Amino acid sequence: MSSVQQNGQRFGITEPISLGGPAELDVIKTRELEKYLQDVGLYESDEEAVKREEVLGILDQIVKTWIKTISRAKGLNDQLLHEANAKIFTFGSYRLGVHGPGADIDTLCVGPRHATREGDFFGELQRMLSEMPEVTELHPVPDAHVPLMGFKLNGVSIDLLYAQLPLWVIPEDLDISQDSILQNADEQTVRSLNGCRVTDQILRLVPNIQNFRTTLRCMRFWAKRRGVYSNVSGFLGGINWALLVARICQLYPNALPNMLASRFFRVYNQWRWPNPVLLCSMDEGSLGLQVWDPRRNPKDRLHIMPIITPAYPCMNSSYNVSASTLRIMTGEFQRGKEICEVRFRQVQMVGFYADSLTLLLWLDALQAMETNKADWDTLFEPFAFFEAYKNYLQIDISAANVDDLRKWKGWVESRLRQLTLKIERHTYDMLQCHPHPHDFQDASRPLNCSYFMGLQRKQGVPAAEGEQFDIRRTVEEFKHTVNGYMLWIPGMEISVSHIKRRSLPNFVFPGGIRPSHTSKGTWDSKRRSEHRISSAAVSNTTTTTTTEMSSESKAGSNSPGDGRKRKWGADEALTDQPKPSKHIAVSVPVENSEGGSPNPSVGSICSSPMKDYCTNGKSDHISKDSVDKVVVFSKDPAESLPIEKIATPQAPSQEAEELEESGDFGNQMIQQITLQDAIPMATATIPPLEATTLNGSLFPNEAVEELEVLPMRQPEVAHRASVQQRKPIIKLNFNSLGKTNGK
Ligand SMILES: Nc1ncnc2c1ncn2[C@@H]1O[C@H](COP(=O)(O)OP(=O)(O)OP(=O)(O)O)[C@@H](O)[C@H]1O
Ligand SMILES: [Mg+2]
Ligand SMILES: [Mg+2]
Repeated sequence: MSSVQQNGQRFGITEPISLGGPAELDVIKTRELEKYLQDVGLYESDEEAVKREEVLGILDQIVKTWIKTISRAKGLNDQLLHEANAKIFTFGSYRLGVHGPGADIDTLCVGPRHATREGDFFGELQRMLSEMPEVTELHPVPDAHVPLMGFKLNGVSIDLLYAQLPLWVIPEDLDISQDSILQNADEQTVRSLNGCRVTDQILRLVPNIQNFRTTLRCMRFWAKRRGVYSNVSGFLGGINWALLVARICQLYPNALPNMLASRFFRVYNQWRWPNPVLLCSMDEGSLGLQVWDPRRNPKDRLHIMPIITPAYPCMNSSYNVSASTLRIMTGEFQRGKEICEVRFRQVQMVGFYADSLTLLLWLDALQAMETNKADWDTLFEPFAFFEAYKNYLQIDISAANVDDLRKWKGWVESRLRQLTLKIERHTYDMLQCHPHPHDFQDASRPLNCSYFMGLQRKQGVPAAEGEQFDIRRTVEEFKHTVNGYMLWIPGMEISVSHIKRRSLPNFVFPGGIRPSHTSKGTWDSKRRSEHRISSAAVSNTTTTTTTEMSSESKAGSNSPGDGRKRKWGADEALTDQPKPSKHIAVSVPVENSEGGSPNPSVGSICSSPMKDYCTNGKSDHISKDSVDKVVVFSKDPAESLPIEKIATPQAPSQEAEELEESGDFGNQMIQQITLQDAIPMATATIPPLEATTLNGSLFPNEAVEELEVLPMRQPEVAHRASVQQRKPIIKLNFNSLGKTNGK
């Protein structure tokens, strides 16, 4: 923690990127941001804040009573009995000052050497809590990596951890930030202390706590809206977002929250993962505890988005992140950056006028304030997960009663990441999974709940016709692992199904009502359209290959009727002998992540001082250069889909969906996933309506590739015969949504 100069300008392990302070408009915009965050309900009421403090006071009294009780029972002498003490510390979002209404209070109880975890914390204290009428929903989790008791005290959610220190007496002014507190502590105590030590350290390492808090609230809200807030799903949780924001605060020590938010996107859009994010240098420490260090620990080399905690022993807080979730998050950083850049330009323009004409500044500022809400609305637009894919995995679980379901959920949720990892690994990363970070429940079935994952073929890689992904074994393996739950009891069930978008159950939609149209006019949808149109322009001016593709497509375009029936290419998918493929390659530019050149300062902060921690030198996931990628389109007329209707930008997406999904397959067990050729977008002047939105490049030209479902019911006898040789098969094709428009 050495390189922080509290009184100088330097916070963190490098010089700041900029010491620039706010322009007048930044002050206005930050005020507007704070108001926005208040209006969306991120701040609790004064009454709720008071109630939390009361609850913490009660809890502190409870642990003090508990320690006296057990000290007496253990026969401690009068002196020790008199001095016997336990106390609580808070950490997490409450301690950071960024919690919303209803958030839990993460609390650590620190007790003396004679108060054991098993016998006393999960014994007498648990018993005491269970007998208190003001305590409800008590759930002890003694076997967790970080053992805890979850409960509600007067309606406030508490996560209570325990640290057993090798001290006879716990002083009321105990300082747990000293590393010496960890001496002779057991592993679970070290882990339990970590949360508090990290939180306190973060608050010490940021130049301005209030700016940090507002920015973190903003980023947490944004991450939740965009579906990337969840540690257990492989995205980032509260601690990770706090560390990422804290680093931005260090790099721009004088910036206000509206600036910090835009710098956040700018910096992390260019971050060269797996360079770690560090708030301070990592001490080796004198206690011999293992710290994160990929040079020494092979396991640490597997971490692809390391965000390192700033308290000894420094650890990576984001080991759950996978290639998929990183790809999704970097796409989101890019989106955020693009949206903020527009706003940033507004500020600059207004600032320019301000130099020459103050009146103009204020007129413009007033106008900017009006557009500001819309800007923030755009940034915080919820990610339309259930519009983004055509194919999903649905994981349903159930149990015999509410308590069993809670335990079963906890277990299954902790395993779901393995399913995404396995699917991607077993398909050589050609099939990408996008987990939804939350579960869904059908109100009419309280003992069931469901999880969803969007599926798409890897973007930007030429599709080989007939290539098949069989994930049956992967799914079976996953279910087998899940069913190996130590506490499994009859009634705990799991099933995994493949569903098409239109078969998504209603309970996944807000209010349980399926929207009649996919969302339009959102930044995502507009950006997608713009992208496609620009792709089309490129396609149209591309050499003969494009022309050739177009004419082939034209020749092959079917009538809507037969095309719809035929489009699945079921026979190809079901045979072991793929048809010889006819491909043409069209070179299309993949959209650059950045309009301008990368910020050199960002490059240097995430490469030079941290490069030693890098696992390799090829870690830059974010392309800054304009790169041409080759997308291979099929010329096979049989696979061309009728697109005349679908391919009009104005066509209602529902209609498009119906045209595309003529088969009615409903939910079916996953059997097999098949990769087939992408179908040409032909002249590509018309964007497909239902595009994949989230992947490494947000608006990929390659979005013309889509997964398709093959019917289980086969239309022809001969065909059915071939099916019967196998188990019933469901396949996902990688056909095009963007069909030839017949030109
Ligand atoms: N993967 C992790 N690595 C290190 N510390 C963690 C990790 N997960 C949780 N913690 C610690 O536990 C604290 C509480 O976690 P929790 O899930 O309640 O999130 P939070 O930051 O409080 O946000 P929320 O408002 O969502 O509860 C974190 O702030 C952090 O200190
Ligand atoms: Mg919390
Ligand atoms: Mg918690």
